[in-house]
Amino acid sequence: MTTYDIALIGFGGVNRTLAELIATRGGELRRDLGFGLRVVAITDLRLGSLVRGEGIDLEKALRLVPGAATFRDHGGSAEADNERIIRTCPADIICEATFTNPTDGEPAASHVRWALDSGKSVCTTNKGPVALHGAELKAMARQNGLHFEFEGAVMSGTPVLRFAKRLFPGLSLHGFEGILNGTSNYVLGRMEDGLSFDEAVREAQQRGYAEADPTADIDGYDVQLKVLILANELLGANLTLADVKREGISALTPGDLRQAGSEGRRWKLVGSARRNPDGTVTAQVAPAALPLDHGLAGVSGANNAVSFSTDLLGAVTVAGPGAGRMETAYALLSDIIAMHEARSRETANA
Ligand SMILES: NC(=O)C1=CN([C@@H]2O[C@H](COP(=O)(O)OP(=O)(O)OC[C@H]3O[C@@H](n4cnc5c(N)ncnc54)[C@H](O)[C@@H]3O)[C@@H](O)[C@H]2O)C=CC1
Ligand SMILES: N[C@@H](CC=O)C(=O)O
Repeated sequence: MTTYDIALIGFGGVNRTLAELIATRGGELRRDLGFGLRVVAITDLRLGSLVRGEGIDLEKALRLVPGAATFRDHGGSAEADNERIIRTCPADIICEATFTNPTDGEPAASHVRWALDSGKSVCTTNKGPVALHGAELKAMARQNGLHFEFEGAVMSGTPVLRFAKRLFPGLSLHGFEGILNGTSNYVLGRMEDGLSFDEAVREAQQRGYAEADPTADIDGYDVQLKVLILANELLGANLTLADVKREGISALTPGDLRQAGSEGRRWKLVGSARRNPDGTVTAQVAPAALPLDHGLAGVSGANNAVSFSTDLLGAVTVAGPGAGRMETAYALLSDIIAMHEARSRETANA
């Protein structure tokens, strides 16, 4: 049976949860999926790095508390040393889950380049490399006969990208609108319940929904990246960050939410894009007070939903979890499953 050796770049909420899944459910995964997973390298800014060709003891690695210990105490190094480890470790697949940088996608984009340049496929939940360097990185993967998968970059574990790519051939897609950030949706809901803005953000952080800097969620930068990914991947647009107008929810007050409620409306942060008659694509992120019978008004908590406007089916809506450690770790697993399936097809056709 095939075993994929993987390297975890960034050992925070998402990659730790993937490691937990492998440690606790590796046997079941092997039986159900027809392949095994072995973690051979981990790097993290706060923990340093560890490489073990025979497989890392994940239970031991998961016990390390950032700030209190590093991998140096366990035969590794206190430095992340990403380039050397990504290039030289014996992994087949790199799982990139470091901080999303909404401005230039670095250093994660370099992590992906180093992996693809050294013969390793990549799965990532990091929106920066996909939104800001997606075309380059996909071409690099293709040229090198490798995979670059990123289902978790939009709607975490809800497989919106694969769903849409399978559904839309044969249809014309006019555009989409959606709730694409779990944190801001959670915060708006909790403010409606009476929490202060700060309390609601703190809860979202504790639940593992928020970015390292939650202003990325609140001010719409995170949705801007996701709109860019959906527009470029599904509408065939060639948009850059500057093409997606952005406004977040930080100006909304509890009074605004109450006022909307009394008018039968609910504030949501909506990301959207539409194809214009001349073929260009217009995209934006902005708060909107939606009437309660609007399809997106009932999306609650950290859930997300995106409604695609199509010619033959009308509106097609995909809804599900939009954030969370387990939900996003599952997205990485789904990427590895997709790579395995592609590899199995290639072998069968050879
Ligand atoms: N948590 C969620 O619900 C979702 C997260 N994502 C994305 O997945 C990625 C990971 O998310 P989380 O695990 O929740 O974040 P996190 O903040 O819990 O973990 C990130 C980890 O990466 C490490 N790190 C940062 N820069 C690094 C570098 N240059 N080299 C090595 N390690 C580095 C940090 O020390 C931290 O341990 C982020 O890009 C996030 O935007 C995507 C979808 C959902
Ligand atoms: N911080 C993001 C996580 C997923 O991308 C969110 O809240 O949606």
